[in-house]
Amino acid sequence: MALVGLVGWRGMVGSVLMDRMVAERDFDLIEPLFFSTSNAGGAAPAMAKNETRLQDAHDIAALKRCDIIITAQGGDYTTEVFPKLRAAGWKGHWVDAASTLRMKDDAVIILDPVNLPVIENALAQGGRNWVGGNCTVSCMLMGVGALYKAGLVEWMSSMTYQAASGGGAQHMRELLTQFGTLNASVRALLDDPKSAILEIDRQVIDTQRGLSAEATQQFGVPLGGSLIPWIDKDLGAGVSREEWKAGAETNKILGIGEGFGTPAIPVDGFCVRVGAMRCHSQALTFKLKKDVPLADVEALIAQDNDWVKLVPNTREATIRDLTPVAVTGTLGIPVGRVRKLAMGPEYLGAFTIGDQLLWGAAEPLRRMLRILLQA
Ligand SMILES: NC(=O)C1=CN([C@@H]2O[C@H](COP(=O)(O)OP(=O)(O)OC[C@H]3O[C@@H](n4cnc5c(N)ncnc54)[C@H](OP(=O)(O)O)[C@@H]3O)[C@@H](O)[C@H]2O)C=CC1
Ligand SMILES: N[C@@H](CC(=O)OP(=O)(O)O)C(=O)O
Repeated sequence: MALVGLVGWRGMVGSVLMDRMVAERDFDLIEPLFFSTSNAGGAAPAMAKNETRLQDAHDIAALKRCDIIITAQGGDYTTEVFPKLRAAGWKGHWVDAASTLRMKDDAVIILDPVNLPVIENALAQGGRNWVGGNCTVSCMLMGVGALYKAGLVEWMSSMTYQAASGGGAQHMRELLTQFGTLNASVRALLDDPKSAILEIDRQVIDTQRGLSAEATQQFGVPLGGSLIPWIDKDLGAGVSREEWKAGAETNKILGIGEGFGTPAIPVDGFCVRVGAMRCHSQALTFKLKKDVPLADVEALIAQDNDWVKLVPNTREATIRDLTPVAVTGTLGIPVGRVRKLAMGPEYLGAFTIGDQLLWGAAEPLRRMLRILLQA
């Protein structure tokens, strides 16, 4: 049985990964070795078999024992440990949720329902570094990857509505705390049906603007009742790192563009943080290479994989099935609002949502483990 090292298993992404591995009985197929950066020697979780103590996640010798290492510990950990481990001669498979290694030439961005051929090709050539994609990009491609696979996309613009969870657990807490503070500040007025809504609004904005540094520590500014149209670092030239990932990672996942000897498909837009909990939503505009009938586009999308769900472009279906509340905790990727846009018959609009902790983070890693176990 393959010895599989698990690092970051108790974090938010790691916990979702563990739940999925239990649900899919992945532990039946492996000997797990649990690591910790904070509690080496402590008790491993219940999924442990023979190795019941937590290993030190910085102990290169312990890591070297593993055939496969899956990490959701974060980018700093990868930056520190991965080069040391490879330098020590470790030849195992490294499966990582962090962005650190994603754009390296010897790393594949894994999203097998979309790019299994790219993964298999890299495996055949001795590839050993496998990195989950950016959550927004992975969820988008799970929904509309069919249009790319069919060679129909001239360019795409994505306008995102990204959940607090993308920042981490503390960001989710901060959002909810802010909602509570806002509600509390106007509770008496809300309880009075005769109170003036503009007075409530005035008090809410006063509260938002008066939030302390502590109450906005994670996002830097209020998110509850607001939004933040910038995610991740400033790359200069007016582009955020999250926006850059959309183009760079979409092309790399599909195996096109720089490094693959084919022209890249332009993908660009704005990434916006909103007050959702853990689902990323995206409004997409495509320029197709030709006028494809809407029914054909819908059929392509609906048949692409087992998780995509075409939502009829009606008000009733949209507000029922195409929301973060409907999608959270599921592997379903609804794609709706599919329609031709006023700019011309090659212009297509769509809206898609994904649970960014599942397809956006944990699930591609879990599925890569299965691929490696079968290889
Ligand atoms: N959040 C997201 O949406 C996404 C995250 N990722 C990647 O995954 C990485 C991990 O993200 P995320 O899971 O959100 O990070 P977390 O902060 O939830 O967990 C990271 C580590 O923090 C340590 N930790 C310290 N205190 C606690 C606690 N109270 N509960 C749980 N863990 C604790 C754990 O390490 P230990 O057990 O060793 O102490 C844990 O593995 C990110 O850095 C990123 O690279 C990728 C895609 C999406
Ligand atoms: N940046 C994403 C979350 C994330 O972890 O992305 P990446 O894996 O590309 O760093 C967000 O904030 O929603």
